[in-house]
Amino acid sequence: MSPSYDVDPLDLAMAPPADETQEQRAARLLKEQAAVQRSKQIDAELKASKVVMKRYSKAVKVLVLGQSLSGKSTTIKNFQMTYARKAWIEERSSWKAVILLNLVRSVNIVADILAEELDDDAEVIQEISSRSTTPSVSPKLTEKHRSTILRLGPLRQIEKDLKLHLGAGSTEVNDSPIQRSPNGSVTDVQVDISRSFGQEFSVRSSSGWKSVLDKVRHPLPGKESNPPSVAFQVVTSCREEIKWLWNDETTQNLLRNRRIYLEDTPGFFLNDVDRIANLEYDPSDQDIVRARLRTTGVQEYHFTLDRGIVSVNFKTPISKHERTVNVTDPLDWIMYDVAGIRTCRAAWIPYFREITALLFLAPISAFNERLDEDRKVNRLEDTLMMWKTICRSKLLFNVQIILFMNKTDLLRKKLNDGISVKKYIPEYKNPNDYEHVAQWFRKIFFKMYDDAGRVKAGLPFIGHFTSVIDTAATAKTLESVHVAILRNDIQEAGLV
Ligand SMILES: Nc1nc2c(ncn2[C@@H]2O[C@H](COP(=O)(O)OP(=O)(O)OP(=O)(O)O)[C@@H](O)[C@H]2O)c(=O)[nH]1
Ligand SMILES: [Mg+2]
Repeated sequence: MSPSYDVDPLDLAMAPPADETQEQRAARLLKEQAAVQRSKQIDAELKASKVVMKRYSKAVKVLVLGQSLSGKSTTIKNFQMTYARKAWIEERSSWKAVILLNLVRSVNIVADILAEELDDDAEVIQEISSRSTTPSVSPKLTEKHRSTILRLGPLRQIEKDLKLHLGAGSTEVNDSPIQRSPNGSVTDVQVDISRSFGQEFSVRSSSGWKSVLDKVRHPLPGKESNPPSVAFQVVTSCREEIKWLWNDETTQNLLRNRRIYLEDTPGFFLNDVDRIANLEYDPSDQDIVRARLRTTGVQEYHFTLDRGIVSVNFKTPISKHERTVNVTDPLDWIMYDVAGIRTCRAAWIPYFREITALLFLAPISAFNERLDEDRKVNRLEDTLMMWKTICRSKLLFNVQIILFMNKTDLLRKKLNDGISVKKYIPEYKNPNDYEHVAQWFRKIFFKMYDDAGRVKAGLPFIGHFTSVIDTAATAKTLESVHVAILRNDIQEAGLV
């Protein structure tokens, strides 16, 4: 029989079987309905993804704020390490110069303290001999200390050269080794949670780690010596002296007596001398997040993400239940890293209008510390006042704010060392352990956020406890931040 051209072969193929029963028909119709529904859903997802992609022809912009030393640059380093691994690896070895400077600075601090002590001893001996009694050898420091300090003398020039080479960010506002003490005696300014936000601003020129690392990677032509490589040679040749001085019991006792806790200061590498002063040395991820380079001005970091698709959970009108949508991640992220010291905060404001999200770093371990730039101000109080202002800012009302309650490792350490929170925050009445203290801080931050009307306005509070030198844990936190930023932005734009 010849084929009939009046019948579409596709219709024939799709037609139900001629002997279909009532039950089979009902089941088939149900199946077809579900398929149509699913197909509509896929179309909607595709449409949303397309609009999202179009919208994200612009980059996602994240402003990272917080006081100096709060961990802003360290958070951005973690972001780059996790999402833009290629660029991170390319830059890695350039961090060596910063790490060397951090190390040399610590050695010089120790040497200065010992030299001062030796001078004091010499004065005592001189006084004793002028009284014509038999001069005695210093009870604490020996000839070995003196000769070791002498041999470490060239490191002073190395510190100067590296600072000159690396620029303004290589020095702290107040370059004092006395950062904190376990009993809080040098840091006893109390927190007044009710005080208002001081407004003292000025703008500085910008220089972030990228520009500093560029300088290291591409030194100016015509320069005979390259400070980082000279520094590396000198540090390597002094390795045994540095180790001896740092591990010496008398040195340790002296530092403890003076309540100098170098181990807790940013950029501490004295326990890693063997590894660093070694020809094979290549900075590890951990070393880089621990390295300290102060940000001056505002620095933009452009990251081209290594991957493109992110799964985001939404509650959407299409499906009543929460479901996952794969959206094409914007490949370009811009993160703004700012100088946290008070005099530089005016420079933040122009960025408030441009951003997708704001990441606020609150170092909650700093409850017993003072600002370097203003020794009268408690660091936690400064952070809280800044947080309050940011939550209330009208300019930021459409911006998602994410809080990192950072330096939890140092908070734990201080509480374990017996430092009392109540001494600095009289309102605090709970037990002096990590869980209670951390939750109490969270409540304070939440209250300020809520009082600003943000929760009522449908902007949920997002707060994470972090220690951003822990790269594995921070990668997980950043993953959820990353998704939260995308979700909020897509929802706000009404795209799903
Ligand atoms: N122990 C510990 N150290 C941290 C943590 N976060 C940051 N740091 C260290 O603190 C120092 C300062 O961190 P940065 O990220 O440079 O601080 P910042 O907020 O960028 O400071 P400015 O550039 O001065 O505004 C660095 O040496 C970091 O390694 C943390 O959670 N725990
Ligand atoms: Mg910084």
